[in-house]
Formats: sequence, C-alpha cells, structure tokens
Amino acid sequence: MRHGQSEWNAKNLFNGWIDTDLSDAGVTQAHQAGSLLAETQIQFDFAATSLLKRAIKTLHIMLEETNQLYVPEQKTWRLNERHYGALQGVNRDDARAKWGEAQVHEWRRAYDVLPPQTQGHPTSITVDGKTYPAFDRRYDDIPETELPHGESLKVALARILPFYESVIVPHLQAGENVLIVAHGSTVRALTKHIEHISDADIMHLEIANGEPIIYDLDDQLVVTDKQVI
Ligand SMILES: O=C(O)[C@H](O)COP(=O)(O)O
Repeated sequence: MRHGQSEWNAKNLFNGWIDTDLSDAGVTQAHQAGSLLAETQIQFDFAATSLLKRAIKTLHIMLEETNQLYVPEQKTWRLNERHYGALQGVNRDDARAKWGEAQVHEWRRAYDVLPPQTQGHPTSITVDGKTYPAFDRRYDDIPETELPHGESLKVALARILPFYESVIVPHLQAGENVLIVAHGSTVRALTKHIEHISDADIMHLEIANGEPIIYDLDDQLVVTDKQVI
C-alpha cells in the first residue's frame, strides 16, 4: 500500500525523499486502511517499509488496527519514494506553468525519464520549514557517490529489486504473508514488476494514498488474484 496522504500531498508539492509527515487526513486514511485489513483477518508474518516517516507511521497505524504490532519489520531506503531531484518541494501547478503539462506528466509517469537533477549534494534544502540534509545519518550506508540526484521509475525499480528479491521473495516463497507500506512511485514500480506491466503501459497506472492492494501469488510468484480494498 501507498502511505496515507502526506502534508505535501495535500499542498500538491513533490515529496520525493523529503521526510514529510502524514496530514490529519492521512492519519485517518491509515486507520481506515488498517481496519479494512483487520476485516480480512490476514495474519502477517513480516512487514517492510521505507525510511520516511509518512510510510513508517502508516505501517504502524495499520499494524495497530490489525493488532499485529509484534510482526517483524524491516525499514530500508530501497523502499523510499523515488527521489524527485530538483522537483522536490516544488508545487506541481507551478512546475506545469514553468515546464508545461506534458513535460511534468512525463517526469511523473513515464518509465525511463529522469526528473531535473539536484546539483551536487546541498548540505541542506529547507523548504516550507522541512530541511533535507543530504548527509542524513539514516543514509550512511549509501556511498556518497550513489546518493540519488533524481530518479526515473526505472532507476527506482533497479534499487528496489535487490531488497525485493533478497528479503521479500524468500518470505513469499515460504508461504508467508507480507505487508509492504511504501510510496506512490515505489508501489508503481513494484506493481510493474509483479504484474509484468510494459514500460509503455505503466504510464497509465495511478496508486492512491491509503488503499490496500492485496495480491495472491502462486508458488512461482505469479499473481492469481488481486484486490484493492
Ligand atoms: O513524491 C511525491 O510527491 C508523491 O508521493 C508522488 O508524486 P507523484 O504522484 O507526482 O509521482
């Protein structure tokens, strides 16, 4: 599932790696999603999320609603939202006015198109009171040369897959239930991979905040059923 609405989703600002918080509406969405999951009575064996509070808080609210806060979880930068480069903190309507509707849509939804890149690694970008220290200690295990300056969906999927294949897949192959709470682009990238969606067709996939997507997979991890609840 994609996290509940963030404060910058509500303001129509690109979040990317900026560690924005859930809005009040996003907290409500997380509780609603958790209670919907509780009705399915799915018992989770493992949970995974990003290093960004909007996803972490959403996961924990959902686990609380399903009375499964005890479930083992792993947080990883590899599930972070795709880095939106120089668009982070920019209002989408301002971006459309500056670069045009078509260009912004391509940056947001195309598979293999990079957004405008951040130049170098600014030690801090403070937008609307949110500071993004490039050398945040939570990213200490990423070599400085690999810190993103702006990712396409393709680049994001390439850094998600090592985690998906090495951590998520073994749980699935063991017949376990896994809950992943991530971000708009990272859920789109994982959906593309799981459902074998073409590079062209992924342009049309939208993922809403706080809507649980439930996949049943066979032992070859082929999708046998999909529900959006
Ligand atoms: O990074 C963000 O702001 C959103 O989570 C995704 O934005 P998008 O829907 O414009 O890709």
